[in-house]
Parts: sequence; C-alpha cells; structure tokens
Amino acid sequence: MTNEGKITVSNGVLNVPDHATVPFIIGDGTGPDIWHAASRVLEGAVEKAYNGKRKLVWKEVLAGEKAFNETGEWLPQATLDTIEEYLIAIKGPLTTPIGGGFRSLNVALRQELDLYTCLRPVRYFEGVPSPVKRPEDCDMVIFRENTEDIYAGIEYKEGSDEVKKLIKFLQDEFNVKNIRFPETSGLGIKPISEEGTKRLVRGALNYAIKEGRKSLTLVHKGNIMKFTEGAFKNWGYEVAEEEFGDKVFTWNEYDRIKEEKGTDAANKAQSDAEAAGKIIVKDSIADIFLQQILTRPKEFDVVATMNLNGDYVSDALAAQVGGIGIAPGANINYLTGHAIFEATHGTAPKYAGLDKVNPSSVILSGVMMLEHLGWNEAADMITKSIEKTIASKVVTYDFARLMDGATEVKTSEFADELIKNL
Ligand SMILES: NC(=O)C1=CN([C@@H]2O[C@H](COP(=O)(O)OP(=O)(O)OC[C@H]3O[C@@H](n4cnc5c(N)ncnc54)[C@H](OP(=O)(O)O)[C@@H]3O)[C@@H](O)[C@H]2O)C=CC1
Ligand SMILES: O=C(O)CCC(=O)C(=O)O
Ligand SMILES: [Mg+2]
Repeated sequence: MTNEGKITVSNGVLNVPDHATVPFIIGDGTGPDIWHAASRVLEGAVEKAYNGKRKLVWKEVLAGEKAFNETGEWLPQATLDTIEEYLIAIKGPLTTPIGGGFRSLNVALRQELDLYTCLRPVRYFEGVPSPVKRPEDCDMVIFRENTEDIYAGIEYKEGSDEVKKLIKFLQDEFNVKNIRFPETSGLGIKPISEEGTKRLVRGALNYAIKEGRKSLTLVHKGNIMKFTEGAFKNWGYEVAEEEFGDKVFTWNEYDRIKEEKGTDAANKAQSDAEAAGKIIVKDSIADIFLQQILTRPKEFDVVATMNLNGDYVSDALAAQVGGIGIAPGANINYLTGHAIFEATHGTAPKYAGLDKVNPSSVILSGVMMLEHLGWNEAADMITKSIEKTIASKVVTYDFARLMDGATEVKTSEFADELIKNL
C-alpha cells in the first residue's frame, strides 16, 4: 500500500510519506508562468529518481490576487491553517502595493507561521552571464532574520493622530530634539530582540557546522543603530561563544588575545582555529560589507543579518552570480519544522502571462525543498540538469540578452529542456 499524506515531524525529524502532500501558492504576476514550469520539473525529477515510488502531491492554497478574487480576502485563514497542518509549502511571489494599501502577504506568512529564518544560498552555475570577473568565487549562504526589524510593520503615517502622539511623547518624555521636521515626519519602529537574534544565529551556526563551512559573518550597522543592529552583533557573538564553545573562534576572542598577548598571538590563535576546522565568527558593517562581497567574495561564507539588510544583500549577491532569475530561498522555523520555499525575486508584473521569465529561482527553491525532505536524488538530478541546460546555452531572456550564441527559449520551453536533460 502506498504511504501517502501529510509530512509530519517528531523530535525534530521529518517523517515524509512516499506520496507527500505539499501545499502551494501559485503567486501573482509571473507566478503562474513560473509555477507551471517549476512544478513539472519537480514532478519529473521525482518520478525519474524513484521510478514512481515517490510523488509530490500538490495541494493549492490561496493567497494574493487569486485569493482576493475567489474569497474577498488576500490571505485567507484557511491558507495559514493548511500550511500549519502540512508543515512544508512552496510559493510563487506575491504583490505588495507601495506607500499604502495592504501590508506584504509574504511578510505576513513568515510572521504568522514564525518562519524566523530566510535561508538564501548564493552559488554560481557555470556559463551564467555575470557582471563580475570571477563569479565562481561567490559561494555564500544568507541567513536573514525574517520576523523582526522594520518589517514588523510598526509605522505611522505623516500627519496621523498616532504619529503626532508619538512625536509629542518622544519630545516631552525623552527630550528628543533631533526629529528634523516633526510636523511632516512619518515614523517607523525597528524591534530587534535577543531571542530573535540568537535563534537566527544559532540556526546559521548549526548549518555552518553541518555543511563544513568556514566562517559566519554577522552583518550590521551597529555603529549607527547601537541598540538594534549593534545589539544583534553582540548577541550573535554571545550565542557563538556560549553555545558553540570550541567549534568556533570569534573575533571577540581574537581581540581578547590581542589585548593580553599581542597581535602575533591573536593571529596564531585564529590560524590554529582555521586549521582545526573551527568556524570563524566575525562581523562586518553593512556598507563596507556590500563593497567587500564584490571585491573579496572568497572571504565570506555563511552570513547572518537582520531583515532589511538581508533583503538588500540577497538581491546584491544574486546579481553577482547571474541575477534574480537564479536565486532560490526558503523561510524556515527550525523548531517547529515549518518551511515555505520561495524565490528571492518578486512578481515582475511587466512580464506576467508572457511565458518569458526564468523559472530557475522557484525550481531551485524546489530543489532546496527536496533536500529538506531528504529526497536528494531528485534534487541532484535537477541541479545537474540546470547545469547541463545552461552549458548548452539554452536559456530564458534574462541570460540570453547577456550571452553570446544563446538560444532564447520561453519559460515553458526551458522547463521542457530541463525535463529532457534530467
Ligand atoms: N517574496 C516575494 O513574493 C517578493 C515579492 N515582491 C513583490 O513583487 C513586486 C514587484 O517587485 P520588483 O521590485 O519589481 O521586483 P521583481 O523581482 O518582481 O522584478 C524586478 C526585475 O527583476 C527581474 N526579474 C524578476 N523575476 C525574474 C525572473 N523570474 N527571471 C528573470 N528576471 C526576473 C526583471 O528584470 P528586467 O526588468 O531587467 O528584465 C524584473 O523587472 C512588488 O509588489 C514586490 O513587493 C518582491 C520581492 C519578493
Ligand atoms: O514582500 C514583499 O513584497 C517583498 C519581499 C522581499 O523583497 C523579499 O522577501 O526579498
Ligand atoms: Mg527582496
């Protein structure tokens, strides 16, 4: 009898039936174009890898425009309940209006399900056009905090009663004098907590150890935002030293040794730690980090940062390895086992319905999902097929416009080619 149904978790271990039901959100804009291509590739790989023994059974759940048109709600409770129940889901991008209107549904999904890690690996596929000379030097994994920061949505519109009250409170109670134009300011609040930081950095360090990575960089703007971004840095070092002991060597430790015994001793301690395979935990201020990932990418490996920095860094790093068309991701709660896999890019509305954009980001998010389920044979098959297809220069518009001698194909044709090359 076929083992089918829900993916469950017990004692932190996933129990994946052979026919695993996976909820999906089709997404807005280019979402349907990409989803139809990606789902075929994922199904094809699972079929081929396991001769039909294993199967992904899709279960559609609604969010975004489709949900609004069918139910009058942008993010129905039923969608949250189903993902909560089925544990693992995959989604296309969802539109968020700018400067007003409803708040991001993508962010809401992460917050409602407490998917506190946004995991975005950035690696180069041979042959992909890139703006840098050695894109293969960029091999990083971003751990972006996914539930806090200014994404919490605590912000007040210029001129509103709330903003007037809050500004008056800050002026009267805290003697705040440097709101430059108090009559016409909007205000946003940036919560960053010890728990939020530590669970993110803990996940990043567990990942770095499991995957044999060399370093973890805490990216922050703690010189300016001392009690939010600066605290993130301090808590990050704290969790590394208190919970990971001799598996890590931190720049805090380096500074302590330098102060006590001098620079040579500190340098030796770091190189001994590297030779012993310890994870070097360091930090970088966000502005110089953005320069150094371009000029010296080999120095960075796993990266842990807050929500807004992580958003910017994700798209910047994606550019280095060929762009947002090939930038996968996952939103994960390592404690409950819940995860939603999704591309880094958005809905690219100008291309909606044209069967044009690159489906690789969602396909590679699916590869991450297969790996998460332990279906590594199917995952590897897709990765190899992407490598082979790009090497043959059969690509979508985004790569074709930057490649000599490329054959430009549509989204659906690229999926056909991937399936052929499985
Ligand atoms: N997680 C999510 O669901 C996300 C949702 N969004 C939302 O998406 C909407 C549009 O956002 P926007 O800032 O324009 O960013 P997008 O990522 O949607 O698109 C920006 C540009 O990136 C390129 N691009 C995007 N997707 C692909 C793809 N699959 N293949 C090839 N190129 C691609 C296109 O570049 P070119 O023009 O050069 O061809 C496109 O014009 C907004 O409402 C935003 O809030 C944004 C990010 C994430
Ligand atoms: O939610 C959105 O609309 C944008 C989200 C985003 O840019 C991201 O998650 O990278
Ligand atoms: Mg983004």
